[in-house]
Amino acid sequence: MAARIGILGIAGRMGTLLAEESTKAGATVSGGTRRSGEAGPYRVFPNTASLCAESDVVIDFTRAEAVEAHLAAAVAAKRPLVLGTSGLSVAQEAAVAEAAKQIPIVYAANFAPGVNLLFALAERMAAALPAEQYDAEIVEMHHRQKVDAPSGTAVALGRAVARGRCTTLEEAGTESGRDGHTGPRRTGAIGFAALRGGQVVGEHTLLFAAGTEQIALTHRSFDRRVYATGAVRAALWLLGQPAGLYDMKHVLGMA
Ligand SMILES: NC(=O)C1=CN([C@@H]2O[C@H](COP(=O)(O)OP(=O)(O)OC[C@H]3O[C@@H](n4cnc5c(N)ncnc54)[C@H](OP(=O)(O)O)[C@@H]3O)[C@@H](O)[C@H]2O)C=CC1
Ligand SMILES: O=C(O)C1=N[C@H](C(=O)O)C[C@H](O)C1
Repeated sequence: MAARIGILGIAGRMGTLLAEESTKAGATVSGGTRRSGEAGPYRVFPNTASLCAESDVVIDFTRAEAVEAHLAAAVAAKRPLVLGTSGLSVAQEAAVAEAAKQIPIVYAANFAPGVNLLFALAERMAAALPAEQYDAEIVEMHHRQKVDAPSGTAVALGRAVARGRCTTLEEAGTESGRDGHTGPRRTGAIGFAALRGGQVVGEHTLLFAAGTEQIALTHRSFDRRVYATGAVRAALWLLGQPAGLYDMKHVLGMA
């Protein structure tokens, strides 16, 4: 029998594509949740619990404030969860880790394969380039509707740089949204700049800037379907996994 995929926020930008990509992958869309908007031909469930009950795996690309309730429902129903929602607080990320002790979860900042390669490259480059000489700056641009900044992908890139430097983002320190009399840049800090405008799907550039040279790595998504294809792949992969916290590198065999 085809796997039944449930989609939280099925009427959203990602929700719509997740439903299409699930069908293309040979799965059945059990339906989804929505508060407003068109769910297309799909069944709309009144809450997450009833969606989980009729799904083998659930995908969440919604809003950070909804994540804890979605985790609780998935745990209660013992359903694997693919989580793509960005902008989670420290407490919300802790709730993800806690839930993953009971169900398998893929939580990924970005489901595009190229971005996951970028994470690996960022870590290697940061390990090779001394933090005292090479300032790491991350610039991202997204569509005007995006509600969180910096993007989840930018934060994940920052974490990869910190890992390469054998530290954490918190220890390294960040400089975000500089404005006014900021003083000089702190050595070793990781910088973030977020641009918003138009319908840019997603662009991320990681810069290592030194006194006499600069290296830049850029990823551009031309179509957000790339995230939907990756998330559906993760959902099908999760069906065979024990409880645990996974990300896209596990799904892609890059771990
Ligand atoms: N990890 C990745 O690769 C990617 C992650 N994302 C992330 O996915 C999320 C969604 O993005 P996008 O599809 O563009 O956003 P949209 O605003 O288009 O869709 C969000 C969906 O979430 C639902 N929603 C909003 N608030 C709540 C709530 N409190 N409880 C339940 N459902 C809610 C909305 O429902 P309704 O329409 O009924 O209001 C809507 O269907 C964002 O966090 C984004 O950053 C996006 C792309 C890739
Ligand atoms: O909101 C988006 O659109 C995206 N969000 C994710 C993020 O915050 O990194 C992934 C991608 O960049 C698109």
